[in-house]
Amino acid sequence: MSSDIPSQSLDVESIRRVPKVLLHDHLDGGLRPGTVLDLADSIGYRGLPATDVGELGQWFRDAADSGSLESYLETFAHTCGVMQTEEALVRVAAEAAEDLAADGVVYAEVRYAPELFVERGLSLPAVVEAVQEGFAEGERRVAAKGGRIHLSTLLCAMRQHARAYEIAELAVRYRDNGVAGFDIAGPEAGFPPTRNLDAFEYLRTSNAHFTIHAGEAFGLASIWEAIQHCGAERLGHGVRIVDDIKTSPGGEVQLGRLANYVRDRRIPLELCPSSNVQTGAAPSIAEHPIGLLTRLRFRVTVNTDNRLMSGCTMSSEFAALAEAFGFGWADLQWFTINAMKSAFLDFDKRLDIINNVIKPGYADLIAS
Ligand SMILES: O=c1[nH]cnc2c1ncn2[C@@H]1O[C@H](CO)[C@@H](O)[C@H]1O
Ligand SMILES: [Zn+2]
Repeated sequence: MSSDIPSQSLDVESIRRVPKVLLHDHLDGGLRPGTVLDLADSIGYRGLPATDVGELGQWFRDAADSGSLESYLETFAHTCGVMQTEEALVRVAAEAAEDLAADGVVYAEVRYAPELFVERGLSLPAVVEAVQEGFAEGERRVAAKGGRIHLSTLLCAMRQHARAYEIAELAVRYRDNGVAGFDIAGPEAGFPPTRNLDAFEYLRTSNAHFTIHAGEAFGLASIWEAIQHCGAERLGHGVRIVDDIKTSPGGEVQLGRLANYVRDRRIPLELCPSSNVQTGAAPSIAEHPIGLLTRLRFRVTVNTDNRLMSGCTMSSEFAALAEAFGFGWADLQWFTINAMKSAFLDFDKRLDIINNVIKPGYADLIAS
Protein backbone atom coordinates (compact mmCIF):
# COMPACT_ATOMS: atom_id res chain seq x y z
CA MET A 1 0.00 0.00 0.00
CA SER A 2 0.99 3.63 -0.22
CA SER A 3 3.57 4.80 2.25
CA ASP A 4 6.01 7.68 2.39
CA ILE A 5 7.86 6.43 5.42
CA PRO A 6 9.51 3.01 5.56
CA SER A 7 7.16 0.58 7.27
CA GLN A 8 9.85 -0.21 9.90
CA SER A 9 9.02 3.11 11.54
CA LEU A 10 5.43 1.98 12.08
CA ASP A 11 6.19 0.38 15.40
CA VAL A 12 3.79 0.30 18.32
CA GLU A 13 5.42 3.30 19.99
CA SER A 14 5.18 5.62 17.00
CA ILE A 15 1.66 4.41 16.18
CA ARG A 16 0.60 5.17 19.77
CA ARG A 17 1.34 8.84 19.11
CA VAL A 18 -1.07 9.28 16.17
CA PRO A 19 -4.81 9.78 16.74
CA LYS A 20 -6.92 6.66 16.46
CA VAL A 21 -10.64 5.89 16.43
CA LEU A 22 -12.14 2.69 17.82
CA LEU A 23 -15.70 1.58 17.05
CA HIS A 24 -15.75 -1.99 18.36
CA ASP A 25 -14.45 -2.55 21.88
CA HIS A 26 -16.23 -4.53 24.64
CA LEU A 27 -16.12 -3.03 28.13
CA ASP A 28 -16.17 -6.50 29.71
CA GLY A 29 -13.37 -7.61 27.36
CA GLY A 30 -10.99 -4.80 28.25
CA LEU A 31 -10.36 -4.97 31.99
CA ARG A 32 -6.85 -4.73 33.40
CA PRO A 33 -5.94 -8.15 34.86
CA GLY A 34 -5.00 -6.43 38.14
CA THR A 35 -8.48 -4.89 38.32
CA VAL A 36 -10.12 -8.29 37.80
CA LEU A 37 -8.13 -9.57 40.81
CA ASP A 38 -8.90 -6.52 42.99
CA LEU A 39 -12.62 -6.61 42.21
CA ALA A 40 -12.87 -10.37 42.77
CA ASP A 41 -11.31 -9.81 46.15
CA SER A 42 -13.54 -6.93 47.15
CA ILE A 43 -16.85 -8.43 46.04
CA GLY A 44 -16.00 -11.99 47.07
CA TYR A 45 -16.03 -13.53 43.58
CA ARG A 46 -14.47 -16.96 43.76
CA GLY A 47 -13.40 -19.06 40.84
CA LEU A 48 -10.79 -16.93 39.06
CA PRO A 49 -8.36 -19.28 37.33
CA ALA A 50 -5.20 -17.48 38.65
CA THR A 51 -4.14 -15.27 41.55
CA ASP A 52 -1.19 -13.52 39.92
CA VAL A 53 -1.64 -10.54 37.55
CA GLY A 54 0.68 -11.90 34.86
CA GLU A 55 -0.75 -15.40 35.02
CA LEU A 56 -4.32 -14.15 34.91
CA GLY A 57 -3.64 -12.02 31.82
CA GLN A 58 -2.00 -15.01 30.16
CA TRP A 59 -4.93 -17.25 31.14
CA PHE A 60 -7.41 -14.94 29.37
CA ARG A 61 -5.32 -14.86 26.22
CA ASP A 62 -4.79 -18.64 26.17
CA ALA A 63 -8.39 -19.53 26.99
CA ALA A 64 -9.70 -17.13 24.32
CA ASP A 65 -7.28 -18.64 21.81
CA SER A 66 -9.73 -21.45 21.35
CA GLY A 67 -10.59 -21.60 17.67
CA SER A 68 -14.31 -21.19 18.34
CA LEU A 69 -16.49 -18.21 19.24
CA GLU A 70 -18.43 -20.23 21.82
CA SER A 71 -15.31 -21.18 23.85
CA TYR A 72 -13.89 -17.69 23.41
CA LEU A 73 -17.04 -16.26 24.99
CA GLU A 74 -16.74 -18.52 28.05
CA THR A 75 -13.90 -16.33 29.36
CA PHE A 76 -16.39 -13.48 29.91
CA ALA A 77 -17.92 -15.34 32.85
CA HIS A 78 -15.00 -14.08 34.96
CA THR A 79 -15.02 -10.45 33.84
CA CYS A 80 -18.81 -10.19 34.13
CA GLY A 81 -18.58 -12.04 37.45
CA VAL A 82 -16.62 -9.17 39.00
CA MET A 83 -18.64 -6.34 37.38
CA GLN A 84 -21.78 -6.70 39.51
CA THR A 85 -21.64 -3.54 41.65
CA GLU A 86 -21.85 0.15 40.83
CA GLU A 87 -18.34 0.76 42.17
CA ALA A 88 -16.92 -2.01 40.00
CA LEU A 89 -18.64 -0.65 36.89
CA VAL A 90 -17.46 2.91 37.56
CA ARG A 91 -13.89 1.72 38.04
CA VAL A 92 -13.81 -0.50 34.95
CA ALA A 93 -15.31 2.25 32.77
CA ALA A 94 -12.94 4.96 34.07
CA GLU A 95 -9.93 2.71 33.51
CA ALA A 96 -11.09 1.87 29.99
CA ALA A 97 -11.11 5.60 29.18
CA GLU A 98 -7.62 6.02 30.65
CA ASP A 99 -6.19 2.98 28.86
CA LEU A 100 -7.64 3.94 25.48
CA ALA A 101 -6.41 7.54 25.83
CA ALA A 102 -2.94 6.32 26.82
CA ASP A 103 -2.94 4.34 23.56
CA GLY A 104 -3.76 7.48 21.55
CA VAL A 105 -7.43 6.71 20.91
CA VAL A 106 -9.27 10.04 20.56
CA TYR A 107 -12.79 8.70 20.02
CA ALA A 108 -14.13 5.30 21.07
CA GLU A 109 -17.47 3.54 21.09
CA VAL A 110 -17.36 1.06 23.94
CA ARG A 111 -20.06 -1.60 24.19
CA TYR A 112 -21.41 -3.94 26.84
CA ALA A 113 -24.58 -5.87 27.66
CA PRO A 114 -26.34 -4.34 30.71
CA GLU A 115 -28.30 -7.57 31.26
CA LEU A 116 -25.02 -9.32 32.26
CA PHE A 117 -24.49 -7.07 35.29
CA VAL A 118 -27.71 -7.58 37.22
CA GLU A 119 -26.79 -10.80 39.09
CA ARG A 120 -26.46 -9.01 42.42
CA GLY A 121 -29.53 -6.87 42.18
CA LEU A 122 -28.55 -3.83 40.08
CA SER A 123 -31.32 -2.54 37.82
CA LEU A 124 -30.63 -2.00 34.11
CA PRO A 125 -30.75 1.83 34.45
CA ALA A 126 -28.39 1.67 37.46
CA VAL A 127 -25.91 -0.29 35.33
CA VAL A 128 -26.05 2.28 32.51
CA GLU A 129 -25.70 5.20 34.91
CA ALA A 130 -22.70 3.64 36.68
CA VAL A 131 -20.89 3.04 33.40
CA GLN A 132 -21.63 6.59 32.21
CA GLU A 133 -20.30 7.94 35.50
CA GLY A 134 -17.12 5.91 35.00
CA PHE A 135 -16.63 7.14 31.44
CA ALA A 136 -17.12 10.76 32.55
CA GLU A 137 -14.65 10.25 35.40
CA GLY A 138 -12.12 8.67 33.00
CA GLU A 139 -12.53 11.54 30.49
CA ARG A 140 -11.91 14.03 33.31
CA ARG A 141 -8.76 12.20 34.46
CA VAL A 142 -7.44 12.14 30.90
CA ALA A 143 -8.19 15.86 30.41
CA ALA A 144 -6.54 16.70 33.74
CA LYS A 145 -3.33 15.20 32.38
CA GLY A 146 -3.59 17.24 29.19
CA GLY A 147 -4.97 14.38 27.09
CA ARG A 148 -8.15 14.07 25.09
CA ILE A 149 -10.68 11.31 24.53
CA HIS A 150 -14.40 11.20 23.83
CA LEU A 151 -16.30 8.02 24.62
CA SER A 152 -19.71 6.93 23.40
CA THR A 153 -21.55 3.85 24.60
CA LEU A 154 -23.27 1.11 22.64
CA LEU A 155 -25.67 -1.14 24.55
CA CYS A 156 -25.65 -4.80 23.49
CA ALA A 157 -28.40 -7.34 23.83
CA MET A 158 -27.24 -10.94 24.01
CA ARG A 159 -28.45 -13.05 21.09
CA GLN A 160 -29.19 -16.10 23.28
CA HIS A 161 -31.42 -14.15 25.69
CA ALA A 162 -34.72 -12.65 24.68
CA ARG A 163 -34.27 -9.10 25.93
CA ALA A 164 -33.40 -7.19 22.77
CA TYR A 165 -36.51 -4.99 22.80
CA GLU A 166 -35.99 -4.00 26.41
CA ILE A 167 -32.32 -3.16 25.80
CA ALA A 168 -33.22 -1.21 22.66
CA GLU A 169 -35.62 0.86 24.77
CA LEU A 170 -32.83 1.44 27.28
CA ALA A 171 -30.52 2.67 24.51
CA VAL A 172 -33.14 5.16 23.34
CA ARG A 173 -33.87 6.27 26.90
CA TYR A 174 -30.19 7.14 27.45
CA ARG A 175 -29.48 8.52 23.96
CA ASP A 176 -28.89 12.04 25.30
CA ASN A 177 -26.71 10.75 28.13
CA GLY A 178 -23.84 9.17 26.24
CA VAL A 179 -25.49 6.08 24.70
CA ALA A 180 -24.93 6.35 20.96
CA GLY A 181 -26.45 3.11 19.77
CA PHE A 182 -27.29 -0.57 20.04
CA ASP A 183 -25.77 -3.92 19.05
CA ILE A 184 -26.42 -7.61 19.44
CA ALA A 185 -23.58 -9.86 20.56
CA GLY A 186 -23.02 -13.42 21.72
CA PRO A 187 -22.99 -16.76 19.90
CA GLU A 188 -23.91 -16.30 16.23
CA ALA A 189 -24.67 -19.83 15.03
CA GLY A 190 -28.29 -20.70 15.79
CA PHE A 191 -29.22 -17.15 16.80
CA PRO A 192 -29.97 -15.20 13.61
CA PRO A 193 -30.50 -11.45 14.07
CA THR A 194 -34.02 -11.80 12.66
CA ARG A 195 -35.07 -13.18 16.07
CA ASN A 196 -35.02 -9.56 17.19
CA LEU A 197 -36.91 -7.84 14.39
CA ASP A 198 -39.22 -5.99 16.76
CA ALA A 199 -36.24 -4.35 18.48
CA PHE A 200 -34.74 -3.26 15.17
CA GLU A 201 -38.01 -1.85 13.93
CA TYR A 202 -38.38 0.08 17.16
CA LEU A 203 -34.85 1.50 16.78
CA ARG A 204 -35.33 2.46 13.14
CA THR A 205 -38.61 4.22 13.82
CA SER A 206 -36.92 6.01 16.75
CA ASN A 207 -34.15 7.24 14.41
CA ALA A 208 -31.61 5.38 16.56
CA HIS A 209 -28.31 3.88 15.44
CA PHE A 210 -27.38 0.21 15.55
CA THR A 211 -24.75 -2.25 14.46
CA ILE A 212 -24.98 -6.05 14.57
CA HIS A 213 -22.32 -8.70 15.19
CA ALA A 214 -22.62 -10.64 11.93
CA GLY A 215 -20.38 -12.59 9.58
CA GLU A 216 -17.91 -13.63 12.26
CA ALA A 217 -18.65 -17.23 13.23
CA PHE A 218 -21.36 -17.57 10.60
CA GLY A 219 -21.38 -16.58 6.98
CA LEU A 220 -23.16 -14.59 4.35
CA ALA A 221 -26.71 -15.41 5.45
CA SER A 222 -26.07 -13.67 8.74
CA ILE A 223 -24.67 -10.56 7.02
CA TRP A 224 -27.55 -10.48 4.57
CA GLU A 225 -30.16 -10.72 7.35
CA ALA A 226 -28.40 -8.08 9.44
CA ILE A 227 -28.44 -5.59 6.57
CA GLN A 228 -31.54 -6.40 4.56
CA HIS A 229 -33.98 -7.60 7.24
CA CYS A 230 -32.76 -5.80 10.34
CA GLY A 231 -31.35 -2.62 8.80
CA ALA A 232 -27.93 -2.60 10.47
CA GLU A 233 -25.91 0.52 9.68
CA ARG A 234 -22.59 -1.23 10.33
CA LEU A 235 -21.39 -4.83 10.60
CA GLY A 236 -19.68 -6.05 13.76
CA HIS A 237 -16.83 -8.00 12.12
CA GLY A 238 -18.54 -8.69 8.77
CA VAL A 239 -15.33 -10.41 7.77
CA ARG A 240 -17.10 -13.35 6.08
CA ILE A 241 -18.19 -10.97 3.32
CA VAL A 242 -15.10 -12.40 1.60
CA ASP A 243 -17.13 -15.56 0.99
CA ASP A 244 -18.95 -13.51 -1.65
CA ILE A 245 -15.74 -12.43 -3.39
CA LYS A 246 -14.05 -14.69 -5.90
CA THR A 247 -10.44 -14.37 -6.99
CA SER A 248 -9.51 -16.25 -10.17
CA PRO A 249 -6.14 -18.00 -10.49
CA GLY A 250 -5.12 -15.06 -12.72
CA GLY A 251 -5.83 -12.62 -9.87
CA GLU A 252 -9.07 -11.22 -11.24
CA VAL A 253 -11.51 -10.34 -8.49
CA GLN A 254 -15.26 -10.70 -8.78
CA LEU A 255 -17.76 -9.42 -6.23
CA GLY A 256 -21.08 -11.18 -5.67
CA ARG A 257 -24.27 -9.16 -5.24
CA LEU A 258 -24.12 -8.91 -1.47
CA ALA A 259 -20.43 -7.93 -1.39
CA ASN A 260 -21.15 -5.38 -4.09
CA TYR A 261 -24.05 -3.98 -2.10
CA VAL A 262 -21.96 -3.70 1.08
CA ARG A 263 -19.20 -1.89 -0.81
CA ASP A 264 -21.53 0.33 -2.86
CA ARG A 265 -23.47 1.43 0.20
CA ARG A 266 -20.23 2.06 2.09
CA ILE A 267 -21.43 -0.19 4.94
CA PRO A 268 -18.66 -0.05 7.57
CA LEU A 269 -16.94 -3.30 8.50
CA GLU A 270 -15.81 -3.32 12.13
CA LEU A 271 -12.88 -5.69 11.55
CA CYS A 272 -11.07 -7.13 14.60
CA PRO A 273 -8.08 -9.10 13.29
CA SER A 274 -6.60 -10.61 16.48
CA SER A 275 -10.00 -11.63 17.78
CA ASN A 276 -10.77 -13.29 14.44
CA VAL A 277 -7.61 -15.36 14.64
CA GLN A 278 -8.51 -16.49 18.18
CA THR A 279 -12.06 -17.53 17.29
CA GLY A 280 -10.95 -19.21 14.07
CA ALA A 281 -12.69 -16.69 11.78
CA ALA A 282 -9.30 -16.07 10.11
CA PRO A 283 -6.29 -18.41 9.98
CA SER A 284 -3.67 -15.77 10.83
CA ILE A 285 -3.13 -12.00 10.71
CA ALA A 286 -1.15 -12.37 7.48
CA GLU A 287 -4.04 -14.28 5.87
CA HIS A 288 -6.75 -12.01 7.29
CA PRO A 289 -9.18 -10.76 4.59
CA ILE A 290 -8.48 -7.16 5.64
CA GLY A 291 -5.74 -7.03 2.98
CA LEU A 292 -8.16 -7.87 0.17
CA LEU A 293 -11.01 -5.77 1.59
CA THR A 294 -8.72 -2.75 1.90
CA ARG A 295 -7.43 -3.21 -1.64
CA LEU A 296 -11.04 -3.35 -2.87
CA ARG A 297 -11.82 -0.17 -0.90
CA PHE A 298 -14.58 -1.51 1.31
CA ARG A 299 -15.33 0.83 4.23
CA VAL A 300 -12.78 -0.96 6.43
CA THR A 301 -12.22 -0.04 10.07
CA VAL A 302 -9.74 -1.65 12.48
CA ASN A 303 -10.79 -2.54 16.01
CA THR A 304 -9.66 -4.34 19.16
CA ASP A 305 -12.85 -6.26 20.10
CA ASN A 306 -11.49 -7.48 23.47
CA ARG A 307 -8.18 -6.02 24.62
CA LEU A 308 -7.88 -8.36 27.60
CA MET A 309 -8.64 -11.60 25.73
CA SER A 310 -6.45 -10.67 22.74
CA GLY A 311 -3.72 -8.90 24.71
CA CYS A 312 -3.97 -6.11 22.14
CA THR A 313 -4.42 -2.37 21.76
CA MET A 314 -5.37 -0.26 18.74
CA SER A 315 -1.67 0.48 18.28
CA SER A 316 -0.65 -3.17 18.41
CA GLU A 317 -3.40 -4.10 15.91
CA PHE A 318 -2.21 -1.37 13.54
CA ALA A 319 1.42 -2.42 13.98
CA ALA A 320 0.64 -6.08 13.28
CA LEU A 321 -1.30 -5.13 10.14
CA ALA A 322 1.42 -2.74 8.95
CA GLU A 323 3.94 -5.53 9.25
CA ALA A 324 1.77 -8.16 7.58
CA PHE A 325 0.44 -6.04 4.71
CA GLY A 326 2.99 -3.23 4.37
CA PHE A 327 0.44 -0.59 5.34
CA GLY A 328 1.90 2.91 5.75
CA TRP A 329 0.80 6.06 7.58
CA ALA A 330 -1.59 6.98 4.77
CA ASP A 331 -3.37 3.66 5.22
CA LEU A 332 -3.61 4.09 8.99
CA GLN A 333 -5.08 7.56 8.46
CA TRP A 334 -7.54 6.06 5.97
CA PHE A 335 -8.71 3.42 8.49
CA THR A 336 -9.01 6.16 11.12
CA ILE A 337 -11.04 8.51 8.92
CA ASN A 338 -13.21 5.59 7.79
CA ALA A 339 -13.95 4.87 11.46
CA MET A 340 -14.69 8.48 12.30
CA LYS A 341 -17.00 8.82 9.28
CA SER A 342 -18.84 5.68 10.46
CA ALA A 343 -19.21 6.69 14.12
CA PHE A 344 -22.65 7.02 15.72
CA LEU A 345 -21.89 10.64 16.52
CA ASP A 346 -23.38 13.87 15.18
CA PHE A 347 -22.05 14.78 11.74
CA ASP A 348 -20.58 18.12 12.82
CA LYS A 349 -18.67 16.44 15.68
CA ARG A 350 -17.33 13.78 13.32
CA LEU A 351 -16.13 16.44 10.89
CA ASP A 352 -14.51 18.39 13.70
CA ILE A 353 -12.48 15.37 14.84
CA ILE A 354 -11.49 14.47 11.27
CA ASN A 355 -10.37 17.99 10.36
CA ASN A 356 -8.99 19.23 13.66
CA VAL A 357 -7.57 16.09 15.26
CA ILE A 358 -6.99 13.24 12.81
CA LYS A 359 -5.67 15.05 9.74
CA PRO A 360 -3.28 17.30 11.70
CA GLY A 361 -2.11 14.22 13.65
CA TYR A 362 -0.97 12.46 10.48
CA ALA A 363 0.01 15.51 8.43
CA ASP A 364 3.74 15.42 9.19
CA LEU A 365 3.91 11.72 8.47
CA ILE A 366 2.20 11.83 5.09
CA ALA A 367 4.00 14.00 2.57
CA SER A 368 1.55 15.47 0.09
O1 LIG B 1 -16.44 -11.20 18.98
C1 LIG B 1 -17.50 -11.33 19.62
N1 LIG B 1 -18.59 -11.87 19.02
C2 LIG B 1 -19.78 -12.02 19.65
N2 LIG B 1 -19.97 -11.65 20.93
C3 LIG B 1 -18.91 -11.12 21.57
C4 LIG B 1 -17.65 -10.93 20.98
N3 LIG B 1 -16.83 -10.39 21.89
C5 LIG B 1 -17.54 -10.25 23.02
N4 LIG B 1 -18.78 -10.70 22.84
C6 LIG B 1 -19.89 -10.77 23.82
O2 LIG B 1 -20.40 -9.48 23.99
C7 LIG B 1 -20.79 -9.33 25.35
C8 LIG B 1 -21.05 -7.89 25.67
O3 LIG B 1 -19.88 -7.11 25.68
C9 LIG B 1 -19.68 -10.03 26.08
O4 LIG B 1 -20.08 -10.40 27.40
C10 LIG B 1 -19.43 -11.25 25.21
O5 LIG B 1 -20.28 -12.31 25.60
ZN1 LIG C 1 -17.36 -7.93 19.42
